[in-house]
Amino acid sequence: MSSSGFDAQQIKSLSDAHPKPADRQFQYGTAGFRTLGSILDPVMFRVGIIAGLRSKKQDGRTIGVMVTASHNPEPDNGVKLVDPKGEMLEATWEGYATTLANASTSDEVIKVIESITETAKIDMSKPARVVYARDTRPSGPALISALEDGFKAIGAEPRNAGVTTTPVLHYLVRAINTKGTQYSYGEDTEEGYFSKLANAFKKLVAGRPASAPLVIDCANGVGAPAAEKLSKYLGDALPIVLENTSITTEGALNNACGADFVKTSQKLPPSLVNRLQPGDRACSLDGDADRLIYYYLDDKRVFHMLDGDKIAALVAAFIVELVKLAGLESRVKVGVVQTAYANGASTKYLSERLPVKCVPTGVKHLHHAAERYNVGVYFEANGHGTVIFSQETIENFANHQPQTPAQSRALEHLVSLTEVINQTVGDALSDMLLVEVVLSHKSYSGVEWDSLYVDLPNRLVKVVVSDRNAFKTEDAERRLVSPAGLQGKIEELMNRYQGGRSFVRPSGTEDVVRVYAEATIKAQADDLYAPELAFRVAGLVYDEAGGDPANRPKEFI
Ligand SMILES: CC(=O)N[C@H]1[C@@H](OP(=O)(O)O)O[C@H](CO)[C@@H](O)[C@@H]1O
Ligand SMILES: [Mg+2]
Repeated sequence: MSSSGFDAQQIKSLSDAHPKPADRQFQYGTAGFRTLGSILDPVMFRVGIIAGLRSKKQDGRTIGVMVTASHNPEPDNGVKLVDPKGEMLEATWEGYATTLANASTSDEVIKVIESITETAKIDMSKPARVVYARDTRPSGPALISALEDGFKAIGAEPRNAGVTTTPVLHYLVRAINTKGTQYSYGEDTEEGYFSKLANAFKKLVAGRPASAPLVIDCANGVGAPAAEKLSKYLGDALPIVLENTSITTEGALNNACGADFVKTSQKLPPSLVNRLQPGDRACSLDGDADRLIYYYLDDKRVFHMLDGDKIAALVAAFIVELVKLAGLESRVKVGVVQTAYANGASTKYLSERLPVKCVPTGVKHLHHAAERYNVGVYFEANGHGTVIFSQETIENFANHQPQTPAQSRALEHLVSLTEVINQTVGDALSDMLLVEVVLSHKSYSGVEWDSLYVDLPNRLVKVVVSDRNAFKTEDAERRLVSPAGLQGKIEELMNRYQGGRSFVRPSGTEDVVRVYAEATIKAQADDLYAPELAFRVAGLVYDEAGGDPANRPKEFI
């Protein structure tokens, strides 16, 4: 043992087995570390150490580690840490993780650990506990063993949750840390998770007519086995049909399927084209099952997407209604959190009914803003989101004395909603059950749900630039402050389009700048204005950032 309370020799010899190539730099970004799976080995080892240190700092409470690259292509992989309440890692620790990941040698690794221990005032005599899982990516097993070496190096007690979804891992973290307390979140097993969700769902739809089967596109990822298990717990309460379940077929993961494909291409996965009939309800999960997008075909077989914004609108209105029915509207206020990517029509619809806040991209921003409401509904347009109930609200539900049978029923429903919803993080399967509950209660098909408001046509474009860090934003990323002068030019373009709105920000997960644009539909239902605006702004960004004219994408205007 060194004077700092850890076994430097042990760390050093394990670290030597996971060397970092000198020319690589890693960064803990919006979604943790994420890059090609083949280069992540040293990062995994070091993340194992960080997880142990974080747990020690938290008096031995269990920290989660999820190995996944979500909706990204199959060769990618990634890793992110989950804090004790099942939430994203605290921001200062993202910095520690980045510093340790970039330590050049094993001696440097020791030095960085010493420095973190000192700066964060970590009592190294405390125990460390971690729970970890991975998605179905082929690079997963080797990366997990590097991670386990990290746990061993720092002396953390590991619990392997195997192959499961990101939201299950978040659930497990909170369940483990609240076990045996008054805040118990449920049994700390995957079975505990499925039975909690399924039981609450069954209570919520009891006595209602059985729904037609729901088609689920599992993105050929970990959502497939998870949905299969969930289906067993649900029984007849929700008939489901699973599609894109080939988790062992090379290259199939997220390939022309899944929530991100549907949201960005605004069309059906090709594998569902002959599968889906007009009126069928269908949804897509992403590669780690924390995003959800619904859709349906109308009578003319035209595709209609019901994205995260539509889910937020559906769910928020339903909760407000239940709160009123339960006689709790003076004590329980519902609010919504969105990002700049929310469709303008959704923001208008929601703001006319509820408080709505816009925050920067990334779940942690949404989650924290949602915590300020009694009931906070947050969704990114891409289908990642959830609903969180404050402790005070949960107590209000528990102590409220209903005056009528109708109030009592509404209250029971609210309590069951707190159980069907995974409050730790966006969860495709839990959100899917939530949507199904609302559709059942409202007797809505996709058509009625879709008609809450009409989406403004919109387009998202990626622009490759030499330095995305040159792009800085303000006002929840809705305005560029740098490069100087660019915002004014974007606004000039925007003003040429009726209802035009466009903004530009650097991605936190890819080496690109993203351009979003939307514009009103004109008289002849011409929806070409939004792409036109997006490609004009993309062209502007490309040129201003010094892009090579020879390689300028031809769709840029
Ligand atoms: C436009 C968009 O969908 N951006 C996504 C994407 O972030 P970027 O920072 O835009 O790369 O990945 C994040 C993590 O999954 C997710 O939170 C976010 O919504
Ligand atoms: Mg995901």
